[in-house]
Amino acid sequence: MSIRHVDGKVCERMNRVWFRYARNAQRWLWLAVGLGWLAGGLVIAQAALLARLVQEVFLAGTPPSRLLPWWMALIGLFALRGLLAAGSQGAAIRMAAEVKAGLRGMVLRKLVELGPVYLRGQRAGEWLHLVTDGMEHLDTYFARYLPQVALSALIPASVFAYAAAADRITALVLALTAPLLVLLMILIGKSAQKATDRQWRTLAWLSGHFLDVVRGLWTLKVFRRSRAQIGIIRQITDEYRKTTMGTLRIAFLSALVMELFTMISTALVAVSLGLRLVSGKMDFARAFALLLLTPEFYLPIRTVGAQFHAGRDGVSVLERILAVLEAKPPGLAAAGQGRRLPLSHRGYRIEFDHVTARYPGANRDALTDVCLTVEPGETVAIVGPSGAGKSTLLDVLLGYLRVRQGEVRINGVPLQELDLSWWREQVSYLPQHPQFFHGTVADNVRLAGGGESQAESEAAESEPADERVRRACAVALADRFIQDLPRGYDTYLAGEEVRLSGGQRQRLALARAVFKDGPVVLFDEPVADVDIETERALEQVLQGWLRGRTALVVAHRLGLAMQADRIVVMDGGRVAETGTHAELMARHGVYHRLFTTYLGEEMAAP
Ligand SMILES: Nc1ncnc2c1ncn2[C@@H]1O[C@H](COP(=O)(O)OP(=O)(O)OP(=O)(O)O)[C@@H](O)[C@H]1O
Repeated sequence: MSIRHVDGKVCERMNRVWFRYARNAQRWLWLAVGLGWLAGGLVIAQAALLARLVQEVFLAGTPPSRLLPWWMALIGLFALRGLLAAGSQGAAIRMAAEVKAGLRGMVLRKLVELGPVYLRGQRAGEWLHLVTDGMEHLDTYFARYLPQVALSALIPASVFAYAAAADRITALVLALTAPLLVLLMILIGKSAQKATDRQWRTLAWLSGHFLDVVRGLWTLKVFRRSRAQIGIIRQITDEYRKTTMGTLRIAFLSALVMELFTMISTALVAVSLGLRLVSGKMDFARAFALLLLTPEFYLPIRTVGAQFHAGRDGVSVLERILAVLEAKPPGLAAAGQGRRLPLSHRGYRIEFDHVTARYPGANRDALTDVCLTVEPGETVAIVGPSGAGKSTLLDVLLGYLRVRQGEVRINGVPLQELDLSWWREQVSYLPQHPQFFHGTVADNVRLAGGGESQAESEAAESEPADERVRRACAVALADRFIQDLPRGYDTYLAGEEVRLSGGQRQRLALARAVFKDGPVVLFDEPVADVDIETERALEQVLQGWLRGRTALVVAHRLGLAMQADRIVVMDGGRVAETGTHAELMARHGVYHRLFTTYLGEEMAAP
């Protein structure tokens, strides 16, 4: 069966996606169609039997009691038809459930594959809507519309075959009117599609905007822009109301037109049969059976028309899902294949060899011709003005962003040849905006796994997990404030139980990276949000912890940079200067300027 003819491109692409992945669901689809067809086929037997019984009772004058077995057969047919229809619906609902579960899994897996660089450019509210409510719109599409597309061809074909055998003129009327009905449906369907797409886009925009407003309410209040947002939300809601009313208008209009058309076609058949019945050219039972079957011929086509409108939301959701599934990841594929290097306590030699990289959709490179080598066990600080490309360097090194030119090598092996999952396991990573997940403080620290690097692995094995969590938190100076939380390490982070400050979140994220205990360390601004006193104390402990690991530490606060083995200064996506603190100060270049500003801030600090 092809569903391509009705939905064009979306279904063509959908065929490729779900027919390939949702094989289980396909079985349920065929069952739903098979049972639905059988139920439809029974209509013919039912009509023929009913017509014969009416003829016997009213025209031949046979007492109804003598026809008892035939009445029983008629009741049996009704019951069987009901059972088959219920079975068909059950199978269709099961198929929709399987498809939704399958697609949800596929979308979530794909989002993981697309990685943080892709997701950063998207609106979180739209994602939320897509994988929750949005997916529910697929029910009507898969459970009702899709099986009905098949039935709208199979049942009319069966009725037509009966009509062709019983009466050619009726068959001719059916053959001429059915394509006109389908044409009418397609014409109305096209304008319905446009209206529903507009409706879906507005709804997705509305939820995305609403989530942004809720998240940013604090900022909006401070800038006295919260009232303006109410106006914008009212405007979008009004737009949504208008598009919804437009879609409903089309749906009502289509129902009316189709009802009218079917009535006229049935009347045509009735007139032709009646004339021949009066002139004695046709027997009553045949004419009556044909008259009973004519509405059944149009019914599945009309139903598919109605389901088409109800399923439009689903098609619009499918378009969004397909856009995600077909998106190209901006980073390298972490397929679990590729080379693994011998484990090393001190980390690995990291080389950026004339690397140029650009974010998807950006019109200029974030990194240009970057050459940089970090030796095993070396700590390199990356400094530079905002937007210089410091975080991009880490994105590239983690394989989240593919390079356009040049190569990144680890111990001489190009990054794209490594098993990326293995490589990421070696890295203790602290992102600029860390996220925490539903669970306790201890769960969130333990999330990093840890114990997979060789460093201290023996000690870790003999140590209880909770002790390791505490130790990591102590290194990140998070232990004290965690103890002060309502339930210490067992405090739940999600929900209302606790709200962490920016500096506390950062130290907790740092504890998670420390817990991981990787031989390679990538820290993006580890001391950005803490007070001067904590910053100094953190610099002290981190200096000790970083020793003997291969580390790239992005730092705006230059205290940490001063203690690094080497400082790399980025500016405009390029490496502007490299050297130790003393060497760079002597140069009077970008670093000198940054340091003078930093010193001024430090002096001004209370
Ligand atoms: N996901 C993205 N999509 C498009 N452009 C991006 C994306 N992330 C960063 N950029 C751009 O790439 C350039 C480098 O950004 P990057 O985040 O690496 O700077 P940075 O030096 O880390 O800045 P900061 O110190 O403010 O964090 C900037 O011009 C930024 O606008």
